[in-house]
This record gives sequence, C-alpha cells and structure tokens, in this order.
Amino acid sequence: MQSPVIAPSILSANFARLGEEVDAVLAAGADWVHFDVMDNHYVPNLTIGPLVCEALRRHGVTAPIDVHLMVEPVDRIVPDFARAGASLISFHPEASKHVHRTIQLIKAEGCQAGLVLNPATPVDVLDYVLEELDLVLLMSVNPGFGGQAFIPSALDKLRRVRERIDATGKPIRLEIDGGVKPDNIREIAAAGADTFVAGSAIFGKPDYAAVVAQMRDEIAKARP
Ligand SMILES: O=C(CO)[C@@H](O)[C@H](O)COP(=O)(O)O
Repeated sequence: MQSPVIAPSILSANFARLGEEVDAVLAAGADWVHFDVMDNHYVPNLTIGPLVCEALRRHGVTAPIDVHLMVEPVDRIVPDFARAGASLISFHPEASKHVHRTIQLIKAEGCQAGLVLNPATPVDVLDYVLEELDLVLLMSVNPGFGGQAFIPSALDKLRRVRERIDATGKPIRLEIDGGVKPDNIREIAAAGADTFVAGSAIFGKPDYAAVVAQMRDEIAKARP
C-alpha cells in the first residue's frame, strides 16, 4: 500500500479567504488539496470551477490539486482544468457516456485520472478500466454536500476494491471521501484506503495541524 495522503476538501473552507485557508492547511501538514466541483445538474449544488483552480496556482499553491468533478457532461471541462493546474482529475462514470475515452482524455491532457464510485455504484464499474486509472475514489456519502455522516457499507467496498487494486500490482491510489474523521479514520485505513479526503473534520476545527496529526496517528495504528 502507498504512503498515506491527507487531502482536505476545500468545500468546508472559508471561501472569502480561500488562498490563506489552503496555505494554512498545507502548512498544517496536509498533502493534497481536494477540489470539489459541483454543477447543480449532476449534483444539487454549485461550487467552483477552473478559474478558482488557476487562482490557487497563481497564489503559489504547489501541492497536488485533486479535482473531483461532480459535473455532467465531463469531457468538455477536462482541458480547462488541466490548463488551470489540476494534478488529478476524477469523474463519475454515470456522468460520462464513454468512460474509457474520458480516462484517456484526462491523461492526454497531462493529468492523473480517477474514477469515482457513489455509495450505490457497484465495484464492477472498474472492470476493464482499473489498470488505466491512477486513483479510485469511493464516496462514503452521497455527493453534493459536506458534513454528512459516513455510510458504513463503504468499509466493505474499500476491502473489495483494495483486493482488486492489489491484484493489478500497480500503484493505484484508493481514496475515500465523506464523513472521514479522526474517530473513524483508523477503521477506514484498515479497510484499505490510502488517500483520505476530509472537509468539515479539518476546516471545522480551529487547529488544523492538530486534526491532521491526529489523523496521521490513527492511520499509523491501522498499519503496524
Ligand atoms: O465530495 C464531497 C461531497 O460531495 C466531499 O469532498 C465532502 O466535501 C467531504 O466533506 P466532509 O464529509 O468531510 O465534511
């Protein structure tokens, strides 16, 4: 399994001070910036797009920006995010008519590619494309909002996807997103996640460094 990555979701940051918030959470020990893009069509909420991604790069953010597209259609926005400085781009199979083609497009644009499984999406959607991916993102809430409770069936799904990833022998990351907190992250890590998105658990506390450190300690306990 790969080294753990903590990717705070800026959905829960203070958007009036986004650059400072991102600087603060990276200085607090986070590894990536998780960037949630919602279109009020694929999901019932509206957030941020390539302009904000580019603004973070111009602000000086050098950490990987992990773009989670909750948009439909997917393909026409991919080149915009690549130009804006996205490092990884993940999308939902339900939102693309041609999943394999979208993966190839993301890679051709110079980014790493991820596929996102909603809580009710079967793992079989990974058949025929898993080896093309850099990352699988399992949603442990229904997409659209921060601050929801972790759906426990995600643990079994993590174990099943971890087995499939290990069988490929490739360094494909397994990311979990939704309701991840210091008090459940150990169990989530033990089930096979190596990349952890957390929004409200980090930005909802005054001391980001303390939460990130607590999360790292819990992950380490799951990986003796
Ligand atoms: O993509 C999403 C929601 O659609 C997530 O990234 C949430 O933003 C995570 O928030 P918390 O559950 O950690 O508060």
